[in-house]
Amino acid sequence: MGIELGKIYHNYIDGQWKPALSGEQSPGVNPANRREVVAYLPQSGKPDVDAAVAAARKALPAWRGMSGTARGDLLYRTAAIVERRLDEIAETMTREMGKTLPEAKGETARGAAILRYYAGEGMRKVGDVIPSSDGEALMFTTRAPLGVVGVIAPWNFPVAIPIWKAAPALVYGNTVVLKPARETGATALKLAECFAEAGLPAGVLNVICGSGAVIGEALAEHPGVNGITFTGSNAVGKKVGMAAFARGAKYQLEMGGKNPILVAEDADLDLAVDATISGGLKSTGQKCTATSRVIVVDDVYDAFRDKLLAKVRELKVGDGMEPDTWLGPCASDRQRETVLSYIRKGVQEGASLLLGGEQPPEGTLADGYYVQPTVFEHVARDMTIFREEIFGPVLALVRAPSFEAAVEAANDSDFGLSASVYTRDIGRMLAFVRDMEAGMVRVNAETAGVELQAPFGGMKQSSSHSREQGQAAIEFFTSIKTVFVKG
Ligand SMILES: NC(=O)C1=CN([C@@H]2O[C@H](COP(=O)(O)OP(=O)(O)OC[C@H]3O[C@@H](n4cnc5c(N)ncnc54)[C@H](O)[C@@H]3O)[C@@H](O)[C@H]2O)C=CC1
Ligand SMILES: O=C(O)CCC(=O)C(=O)O
Repeated sequence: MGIELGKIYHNYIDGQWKPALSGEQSPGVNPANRREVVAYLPQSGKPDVDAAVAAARKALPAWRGMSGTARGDLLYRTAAIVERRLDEIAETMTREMGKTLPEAKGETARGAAILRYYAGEGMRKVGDVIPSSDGEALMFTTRAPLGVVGVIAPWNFPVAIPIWKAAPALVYGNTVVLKPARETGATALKLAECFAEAGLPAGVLNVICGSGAVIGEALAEHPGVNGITFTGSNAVGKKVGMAAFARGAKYQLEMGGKNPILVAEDADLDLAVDATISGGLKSTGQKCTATSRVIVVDDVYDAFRDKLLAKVRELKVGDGMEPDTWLGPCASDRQRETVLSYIRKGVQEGASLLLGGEQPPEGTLADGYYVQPTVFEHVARDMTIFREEIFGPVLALVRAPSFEAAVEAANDSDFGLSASVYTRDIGRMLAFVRDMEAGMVRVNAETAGVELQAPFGGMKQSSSHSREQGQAAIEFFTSIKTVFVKG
């Protein structure tokens, strides 16, 4: 059937579909083919943020007053609607930001699973009874929602990230203003349609589209917003955190990664190669958990590199809607330019470019924002491509004299989100788990691909040291209240 291209979308505020108050809108183009306008999205301003926050504040008392079970029921209903509309939502995602259709479908199914997980949270315990020193008193903890939560989401997981932030916020009794990335506004507004159809009361979830620098900043600074949860770049995350901190609001930041995979001398090289390719190049490398530094112990370096290059050469770059495409375009022209500039820096700073490094040659790919899968070797630790997040299909190979040296190199980073090791040796596994400075350490598994029921977040500059997903989410979206009662 296919989605309606070039449709005009409106913000979702107070249960109604409204154009930006200024009347402005902006086109969103398909990164696989810049000639295709996927959607026209409202170009909202500060007055739209004010309206969305006012609606969320108005809806708060009634929503907070409902039982967790009743709030959970609405999430269950939303999950069923997301599943029913899975093909359409996934196609919108692929056309808006380029990931392949199977990946987009998998992510949409994951969105429904996250909704169900948090629906169940509505029935779980929220506190403890703690013995009081006063024998006649009852002391216990309960949890209060923060109030209005602002969600600032990126474009790389247009369904999963908005849902893993909004669903726990909602089930614990908060109301939400979601600002999706400009690139993926239509996908987010389709999610809003699912919540609306499920019967979510007006104002409980509001979705507004527009420029991050205008409405993202306005949301972070808004006195009516009690908590802000953000995923995106480090530079913006820090701004958002500082704006929230300055006015005493709670904040949570998930930012970049520079995730290593370590290949020990006893690793199964075929599995390690597959994990490097899947972790580093799926979604065109645009995951904060993407493998970007490939640190291989000397003894197996040459064999690993040759196997890797042989397989990367086979990857088919193309439009994510085509069934034989393995690797889609970068999500935007700007993102493609950033990736190409990192590749140029790699060459200038003396790394050896083994594969890729350019836009694919003309033909049907000329109208999209493509970059060939790229592999560098001889990457030194002071090079930009070793240190900075690229967020593209680029792998940096590093040779390490020993396993211990590999761990040491892996830890030489400002980031600490995810890290993986391939080894069959239990001692090396345990040393890696103990010594690796990352919020997620994975043994004989790729760096990407998180599970929704487990805590997710990084060490060092990768996050604000809080965790999302699983039951960890309750820590951000609620405050503990200690209650002392004496008759
Ligand atoms: N950790 C992750 O999953 C992600 C990391 N990134 C990193 O960021 C780089 C740049 O990508 P961008 O899309 O430019 O990321 P970004 O950090 O600018 O965008 C993330 C979100 O923040 C919003 N935003 C932008 N400026 C803002 C501001 N001043 N105040 C409040 N909100 C604002 C955006 O509209 C979007 O919703 C990528 O190359 C990648 O390295 C980007 C997306 C996701
Ligand atoms: O690896 C994943 O599944 C999640 C990655 C992620 O959260 C991100 O890129 O922002």
